[in-house]
Amino acid sequence: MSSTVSESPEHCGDKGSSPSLHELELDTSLQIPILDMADLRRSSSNRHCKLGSQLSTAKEELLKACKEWGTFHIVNHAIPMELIERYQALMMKIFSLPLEHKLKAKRSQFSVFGYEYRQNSGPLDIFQIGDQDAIIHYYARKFFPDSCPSEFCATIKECKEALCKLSIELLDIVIEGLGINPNDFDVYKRDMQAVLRANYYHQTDSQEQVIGLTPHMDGGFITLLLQDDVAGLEVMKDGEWFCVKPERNAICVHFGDMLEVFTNGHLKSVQHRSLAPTTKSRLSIGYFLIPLDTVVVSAAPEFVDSKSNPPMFRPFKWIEYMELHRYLRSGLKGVFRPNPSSLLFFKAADF
Ligand SMILES: O=C(O)CCC(=O)C(=O)O
Ligand SMILES: [Fe+2]
Repeated sequence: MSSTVSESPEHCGDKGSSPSLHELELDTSLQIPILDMADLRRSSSNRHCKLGSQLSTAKEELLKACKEWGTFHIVNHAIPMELIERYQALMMKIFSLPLEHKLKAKRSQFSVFGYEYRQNSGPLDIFQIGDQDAIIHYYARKFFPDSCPSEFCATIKECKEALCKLSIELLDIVIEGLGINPNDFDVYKRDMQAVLRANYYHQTDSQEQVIGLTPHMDGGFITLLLQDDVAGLEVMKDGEWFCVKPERNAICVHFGDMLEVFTNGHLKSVQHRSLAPTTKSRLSIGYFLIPLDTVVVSAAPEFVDSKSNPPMFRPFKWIEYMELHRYLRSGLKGVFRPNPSSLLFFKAADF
C-alpha cells in the first residue's frame, strides 16, 4: 500500500515525467477508460443477456479496464454534483482555517486519523477520518467548536453513504463478471469500514514538476477519488506513468491490494502518484473501502487451484497488513523503499 489509511504516501521532491495534458487530449489511448455506470447497472440487472449485446459489452469493458489499467473514470454514477461540491467546499472550509487551529486536530503518530500538514516540495494539507459516526462528530467539534457541527456531520454522512453504495455496486459487478460466487464476497461485504481522506495541494509556482504523493498502491478493495478540475494524478501502466485528466462529473476508481489478494493476483492494484500542481492549487478526496481490522483476507476459491494456480498470498488480517505497512514506513523505511507495495511481504512463497 498504500496511503490509504495508516500512513500516507510520502511527499518528496522527485521530478516527474509523463505525457502532458496536451498529448493526452490528442490521443485517447493515453487516457484511462471512461465507463458509464448507467450501462453497467443495466447490464448487471440483466444477468442473462447474451454476450455481444450492448449490455454485456458494458461489463466486458469494465473487466477490460480492470485488467489493463486497474483504474477508470465512471460517469452517470448518480451521485449528485451538488453533494460532491458541498463535500469539496466543506474540506476547503477546513483547509482554509488558520494552521494553529487545524493543528488542534493533528494526527498523532499512533492514529490513522486527523489533520496533517506537510511541507517538502510544496505545502500539502491532508485530513483523514474513518466512517464511524463518533469519529466524524469528534472532528466536527475539533474544527468547528463554536458553531453547530451538524452541517459537517450531515454532509460527510450523506457523501460516505452514497460513495459506499457506489463502491459496493462496482465491486458486485466486477465479482459477478469474473464468475466469482457472490457469497464468497458477502463475507467481506458484511465487515467493511471506510476511510475518507482529502488532500489539498497548494500551488507551488515551481518551474519543474515535483511529486506530491510518492508512488503507492491503495490498500483496500476499491478507492473512489473525487478530483477537482486541476490535473495531478498519475497512474502506472506497462511501466509508464499516465496523467489522469480530470473529467467533469466523473469519479475516478482504483482497485487496491485487497482485491488483488481476493482475485489471487488476477486483478492488480494500480500504482499511482500525484504531482504537486504548479500554477493552481488542487483538491482530491478519496473514499477507501477496506475490511474491518480483524477480517482475514484470502483468495476466492474460483481463483485457486492447488496445482496450476496456488494462492499467491497467505491469508492475513487487515490489521496485520496495516501494522506491517506502518512498521515499514517507520523503522525500515530506507531499507525497503522505493517498493510501493506492502503485499510483497504476504507472498505465499515467503511463508
Ligand atoms: O491526489 C491524488 O490524486 C491522489 C491521492 C491518493 O492517491 C491517495 O490519497 O491515496
Ligand atoms: Fe492513493
